Amino acid sequence: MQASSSRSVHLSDWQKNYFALISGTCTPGQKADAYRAQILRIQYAWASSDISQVCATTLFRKYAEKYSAVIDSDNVETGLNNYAESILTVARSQQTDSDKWKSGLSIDNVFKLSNVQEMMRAGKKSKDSLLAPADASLVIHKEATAFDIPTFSICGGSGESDVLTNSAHGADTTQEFPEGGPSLKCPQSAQPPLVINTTKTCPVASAAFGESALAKFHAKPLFGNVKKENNSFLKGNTGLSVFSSNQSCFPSFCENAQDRKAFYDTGTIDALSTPVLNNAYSKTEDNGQRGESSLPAFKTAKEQLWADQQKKHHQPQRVSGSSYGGVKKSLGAGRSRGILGKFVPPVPKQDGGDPGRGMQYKLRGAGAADRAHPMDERLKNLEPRMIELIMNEIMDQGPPVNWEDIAGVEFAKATIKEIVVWPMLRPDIFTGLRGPPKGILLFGPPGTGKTLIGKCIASQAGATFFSISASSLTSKWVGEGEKMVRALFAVARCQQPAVIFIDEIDSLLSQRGDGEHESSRRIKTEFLVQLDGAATSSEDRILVVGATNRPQEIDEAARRRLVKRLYIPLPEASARKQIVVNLMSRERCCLSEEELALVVQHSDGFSGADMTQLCREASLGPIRSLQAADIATVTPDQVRPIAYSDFENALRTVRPSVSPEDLELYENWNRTFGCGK
Ligand SMILES: Nc1ncnc2c1ncn2[C@@H]1O[C@H](COP(=O)(O)OP(=O)(O)OP(=O)(O)O)[C@@H](O)[C@H]1O
Ligand SMILES: [Mg+2]
Repeated sequence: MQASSSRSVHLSDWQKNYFALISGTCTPGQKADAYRAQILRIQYAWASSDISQVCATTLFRKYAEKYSAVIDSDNVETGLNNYAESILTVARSQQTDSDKWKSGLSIDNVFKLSNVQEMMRAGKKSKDSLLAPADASLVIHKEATAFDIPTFSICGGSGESDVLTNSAHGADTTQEFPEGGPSLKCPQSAQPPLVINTTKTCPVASAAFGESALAKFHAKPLFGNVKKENNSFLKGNTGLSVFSSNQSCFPSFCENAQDRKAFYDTGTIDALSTPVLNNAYSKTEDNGQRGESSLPAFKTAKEQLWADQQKKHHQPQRVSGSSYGGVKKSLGAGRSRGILGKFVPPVPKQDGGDPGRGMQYKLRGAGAADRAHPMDERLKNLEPRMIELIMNEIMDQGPPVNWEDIAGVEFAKATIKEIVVWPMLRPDIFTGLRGPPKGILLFGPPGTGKTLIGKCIASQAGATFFSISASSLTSKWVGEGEKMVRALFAVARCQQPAVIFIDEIDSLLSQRGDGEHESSRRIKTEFLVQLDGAATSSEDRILVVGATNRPQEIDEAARRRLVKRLYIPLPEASARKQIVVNLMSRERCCLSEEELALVVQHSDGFSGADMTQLCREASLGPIRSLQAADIATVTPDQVRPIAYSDFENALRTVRPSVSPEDLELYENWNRTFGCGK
């Protein structure tokens, strides 16, 4: 009942907003506000499962584009883009790009540029000044004590600023301006007409910028050490902050159109599927000290390079014990996966705090908490070397994998979502009997996507992900494997929620036998003890996921602890088709629907890995059909598309890697111990 009434509230809000937008009476500022509100609603609706992920993604993309169009348009009637701002940015950047070289563009002469003048003229025509020039110059002159400036946002005197001032967000505009950076306000808040209205005082404005104000511009380092105040300058300087509410889903680094574009283009939309994973806090450096800001500061590639080099040269030696606090890598939970860095999921915090804190807890789990408490009690008795190894090598940072990347295995995917992903996202609902299992085993023939599923869990569950191959536990740290296991679980406990993925788990948990080596027996025992510990402690949110293609070798004690045993079978026809379609979508390929069906038909018994190999082989066909001499000169678009004949040839050389007898074994084991249907 409650859910449906909240849904109808959403719906009516949505509709109201929508009608306001299409009514044609909105100013660009109101439009931007409205689109932004729609975007937030989409997020909330998705987070509270009112709409599906696909629907959320589509709506999000649609409204993000609309929002961007208003923000980026430099048409003074329909958009909000501040042309002068980007010019000023260019001028500022270029001036200090090199010690020796100076750009012809400077703050002083930028207003003289013809296109700036043009904008000024356009603005002048379209808007009437609400502010006498004398007032404007007063404002600018007062920059040294800019906090006296009463609503600096009106210095443009445009209707736009009226809207903003009248809007709920408008009132915040002046608050956005940081201390120490007041003189930066004018270029920020100045919409094009704003500059125009000060045309008469422009020389005055330039002088102000060129002299005292300029000193402050230059206080912002272009690379590297972004000081806190500058960071807040960035915040103040973003065009978006004019409309911002604290729940903005847009990072404040979207300072200009290009940034925003890059931001939308870099898979940020996909981040809807991983809302919890975003790195909402960013590290800035202040004289070597790390500071945190609640917003990620945008860095150019050059700034990043500079910062990296600084780090390399001044990297403090890791000292045992306390070095643990100085985590450098962004770990599993800290991975940045796009847009929703500030997204606040409705997951109540365990200690009853406000809902948004649930995520911060997790995000900070990977690093900030460690800095606050350099050495967790639980890690006290462990070797720092091992802790460091785990943090650096075992915490996974691979590229994100989506559920759609895994073809077929629908049952396993649905089960995993139910017992892993959702409980991690909503621990408040999955309590008591609904509590998630602590151990899962993925078993099946080689090359069917078990490891891929492990990676996908890492990306989707929002947990810190530890990925280790069992053979490295037994061979890499000879004689120390059990210590490693203990350390692994201890670190995971400090980084909850955590998923420990153990590939080839059979080599760790194989049946005890006479010939068994003492050290592997000890590792196995330690592992079972730890797994039991994790299973019996209801507070621990640690999940162990094992993967094996030899399930029959797993010790019965271990089998019992891996309560959910999911069979990952060979892909069915539809899944094989999906793999071919997925892979071929990135290539030039001219398979007809019938030919595709034939490929699928002839690849019966192939694993996912075999299908990938088949496609690789087929993709070489067009190259092989070239004359050897042509290879040196041919351009990529002269290479013919992949055709059915290439698949026919490939099918002659690529064979299924799983025999029917092996398959029989897996299916028997699944019937006996598996948890599938
Ligand atoms: N279901 C699938 N969908 C898409 N690609 C797949 C699938 N299964 C396997 N592949 C492809 O095969 C490759 C190998 O898969 P993966 O390593 O996950 O297999 P595995 O089951 O872990 O094998 P093994 O038991 O030998 O470790 C993947 O990188 C992917 O390219
Ligand atoms: Mg594998």
